[in-house]
Order: sequence, then C-alpha cells, then structure tokens
Amino acid sequence: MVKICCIGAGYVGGPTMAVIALKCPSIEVSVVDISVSRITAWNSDQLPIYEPGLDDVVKRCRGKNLFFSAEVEKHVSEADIIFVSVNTPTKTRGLGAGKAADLTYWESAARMIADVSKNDKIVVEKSTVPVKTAEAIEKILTHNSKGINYQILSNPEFLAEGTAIQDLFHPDRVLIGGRDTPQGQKAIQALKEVYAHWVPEDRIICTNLWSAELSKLAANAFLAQRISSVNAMSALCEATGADVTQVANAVGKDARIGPKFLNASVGFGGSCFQKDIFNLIYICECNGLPEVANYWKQVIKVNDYQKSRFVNRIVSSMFNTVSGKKIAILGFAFKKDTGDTRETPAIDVCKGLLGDNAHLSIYDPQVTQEQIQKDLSMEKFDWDHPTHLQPMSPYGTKQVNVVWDAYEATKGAHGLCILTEWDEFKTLDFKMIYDNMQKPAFVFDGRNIVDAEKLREIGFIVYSIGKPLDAWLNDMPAVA
Ligand SMILES: NC(=O)C1=CN([C@@H]2O[C@H](COP(=O)(O)OP(=O)(O)OC[C@H]3O[C@@H](n4cnc5c(N)ncnc54)[C@H](O)[C@@H]3O)[C@@H](O)[C@H]2O)C=CC1
Ligand SMILES: O=C(O)[C@H]1O[C@H](OP(=O)(O)OP(=O)(O)OC[C@H]2O[C@@H](n3ccc(=O)[nH]c3=O)[C@H](O)[C@@H]2O)[C@H](O)[C@@H](O)[C@@H]1O
Repeated sequence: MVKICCIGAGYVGGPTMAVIALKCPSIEVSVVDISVSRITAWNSDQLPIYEPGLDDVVKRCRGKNLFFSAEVEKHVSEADIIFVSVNTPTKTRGLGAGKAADLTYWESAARMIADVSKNDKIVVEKSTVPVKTAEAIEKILTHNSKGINYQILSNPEFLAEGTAIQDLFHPDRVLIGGRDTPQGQKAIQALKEVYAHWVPEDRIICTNLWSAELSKLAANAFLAQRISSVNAMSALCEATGADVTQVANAVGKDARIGPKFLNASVGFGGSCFQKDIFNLIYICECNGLPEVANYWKQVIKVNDYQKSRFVNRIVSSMFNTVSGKKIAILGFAFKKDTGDTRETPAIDVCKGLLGDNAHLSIYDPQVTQEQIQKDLSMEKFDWDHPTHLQPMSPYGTKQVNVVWDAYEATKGAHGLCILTEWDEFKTLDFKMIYDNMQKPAFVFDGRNIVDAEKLREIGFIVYSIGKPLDAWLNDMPAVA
C-alpha cells in the first residue's frame, strides 16, 4: 500500500489529504502537525476549519485510510510520498522583511525529513514557495542523505477557501513540476497516478520545477490584479456616474476577458494574494527587474487604496466624524463560507474606524469573538504563523463588541457596513433594522449585495461600491 504523509494540517493540508483519501481507498494518508490542538480538533466532531462539504469527506475516511496525528516523525519516516503544506508567511524581520517569504517552517520540516528518513522519498511542495525553493530544499535533504534518494516535486494548490472541496473534486488543472531526469520523471509519474484516480488526464499538467513554482505565484497575481483592476474602475464609476456592475458585465462578456473575478469589493483579503504578490515583487527585485516589481506593487497599492477609500466614505458621509458613534459591522471573514480572517479587509476597515474613535458592534456567522479581538490587536503579518506561535493579544479592544446576531449588531447603530458577502445578509429584514437604528441611518455595502434602491425607499442613505452616488453622498467632500 502506498503511504502518503502530509506535514501541515491547515486549510490546504487537511482538505487536500481528505480528498486524496476519499478518492484513493488503496492509499494510506496521514496528516501530521506540530500543533497538537489542531490535530485533536481534526480527530473530533468540531473540525478546526469551516469548509462546506469537508465534514462529510473526513467522516467517510477518518480511521480507515485517513489519519490525523501529532507523531510527525513516525509518519514521515514511514511514508513514500511526503507533501509539505506548512505556512510560508511574509518575513517580518531581517533581509527582505515585509516582502520575502519566510521559509523557517519549510526548512525545519525539510531538516526533520532528512533526519528521520530511512528509505527513498518523493517530497512534494504543496505550500506556495518562491521560485527555486526546490533547489534549497534539495540541498537540505541531500546534505546528510545517508545514501537516500529524494525527488522533489512542485505541486502547488489552487483551491479557494469556501469552495475547497468542490475545487479539489473538479480542479481546473493539477500542476506537477519535477526534474527532467529519469528519476524526476518517475516521481512525476508516481504523483500523477495518485491524482489520476479522479482527475482527467488532460487536466494534469507536467512541467519543470521552476515553471510549476512560478505558475502558482503568477496565477494568484493575475487573480488579484483582476480585482484591483475592477476596484480601480469602481472609483472612476463613482466619480462619473457609471455603474461598476454594468461595466464589469460589459467587459467580461468579451470571451478573451471572461466574466469571473470581476466583482468590485472593499478589497481582496485572504492569506495568500498579498503575501504571494509581495513574494513575487521580492523575486523580481532580486533578479534585477525593478520595473516588473513596480508593476505588481500597484496591485497591492490599489487594494490598500480601496480599503482606505471605503473608510473615508464612511467618515465623510457621517459629518466627517464617527467618534463615539456605533457602527455595525456585518461580516468579518475575508469572504463568505469560511471562518478565516487572515488579511481580511475587515481588519483594515475596523482599524480605520477605531482610529476615528468609533464604537464597533461586529457580527460574523463563523468568526469567534476571541479571533476578532486578536485580529484587531495583532501587528501586520503576525497572522500567518502557526497559532501557537502567534503573539497573544495583550488586551481586547474596549470599543469593540462582538455579537451573535445581525439585528443585535445594528440596534441603535448610526451606520452599518457589510464587509463579507454572507448569503444571510441578503435576506435581512432591513425595515426592522432601520426602525431600530439612529437617524439618518447609513448603509455602506462593501460587497454590493443589497438592493440599494429598496433600502433607499425604506429611508437609508446607501453607499454601494462603484455605483452612482446617493444625493447625500454627492454633497459630501470628495474622498482621497
Ligand atoms: N489557505 C489557502 O487557501 C491556500 C494556501 N496555500 C498555501 O499553502 C500553504 C499552507 O497554507 P494554509 O494551509 O492556509 O496554512 P495553515 O496555517 O492553515 O496550516 C499550516 C500548518 O502547518 C503547521 N506547521 C508549520 N510548521 C510545521 C512543521 N515544521 N511540522 C509540522 N507542522 C508544521 C502549522 O502548525 C499549521 O497548522 C501556504 O504556503 C499557502 O500559501 C495554497 C493554496 C490555497
Ligand atoms: O493561494 C491561495 O491561497 C488561493 O488564493 C485564492 O483563493 P482564496 O484567497 O481562498 O479566495 P478567493 O475566492 O480567491 O478570494 C480572495 C479575495 O478576493 C475577493 N474577491 C474575489 C473575487 C472578486 O471578484 N472580487 C473580490 O473582491 C474575495 O472576497 C476575497 O477577499 C485563489 O482563488 C486560489 O486559487 C488560491 O489557491
């Protein structure tokens, strides 16, 4: 029986391995992690991450051919194929701080593999890593190889949170990069056979190592660039009276452009887009390509601009101050159908409002009070380290109240902001919400999910991203 071990039981390691176990009953899959609490949760009824469809997949395989364990070394030494799916955060100090990928977790995983291995291994990069990481990993593994042959493959993951299981069941493509040597090609073939259990052959792409590593960074950069492009247009729409939804629809009908990923928003979030673009920028700079680096920097600049533009809209609409005012925040996760808050635009918007002394009442169906308090007191980039290594939040923010209901959050509020597109926000009783709010009552829709006209009929003053402005907002000072 082929044995697979995955190091890192996170948003990628957990779901990807659960799907491999489900689709390949003849393969034994172990997922290991240094975080004992995370492993305990994977073995319980309350999985450590919220992902539609995941519970069912885990229940069907756990204890049969899918195992979660904190005995990292034992499972690594027994495995034929080792996936490494550990964190690759942005460096917070030293050379390349704020841009380069921090490969500490990767390096310690590689050293451990080298220490405990007794037979030949295929080591698969599942984490997103800088181009040429495989070369460094190879050096660590072979430094003290005891005659063991290691084949490194790059097999980046393209799943998106909230749709991870469907993405894994029906991937647009599976990408496998390896060395152009007979042993490298044999390793590619071995991994291909795993995916071939359920992925059509024409969707499994094989390349050299560096193309696979770079394709992952490129794909995320292209996706983020689309969002920054449409968000840049949204600012121009507000200035001219055009409607960004109509513009995106018209633009996306062009088959060369396509309709997906053109929703204007308060800004993109998530653990990867910004991190991976910073990584790309750093690699360009290191390769003497400042013009290329500057091109990609702009994608992040526009994203930051979009978030601060949103805060400025709120403050300027509400008589240029939100000091002492209650603002309801509906949605804190970086997108719907996940409890993940890493790099969510809600953090920047909330911090911006708190900076103007607002009182926030926050509701998200999947994010805990503890997480929200932690996020609002954490420094930039600290969020992407294993939980047990993250700094403890020294104090919660007193101006923040986390509640378990949208109606409770909006009671007595001066304004409400929608920051995550949860379906349940589309069907709220806005008449009841209006009646319970201070007047004038404001809605700032950062996801364009409400029917602005209906809300205006109720009496709200409504701001939607990239839409023709309410007369009230038109009269307020321009926002930078
Ligand atoms: N979150 C996502 O949707 C996607 C993430 N990725 C990439 O996958 C990688 C992992 O991301 P996530 O799963 O989101 O991270 P995560 O933080 O959810 O999980 C990583 C896990 O690795 C564990 N870990 C760290 N060092 C370890 C070691 N030496 N030995 C054993 N366990 C160790 C941590 O305790 C943590 O539980 C990153 O490189 C990310 O860029 C790629 C595609 C999608
Ligand atoms: O490497 C990764 O981590 C993953 O990053 C993204 O997946 P994810 O961040 O989970 O979610 P997305 O659906 O891409 O959304 C990212 C952010 O962009 C925002 N977004 C997305 C689409 C859109 O049209 N507009 C928009 O503002 C979302 O609300 C969210 O904040 C990619 O879509 C995945 O292919 C990739 O594997």
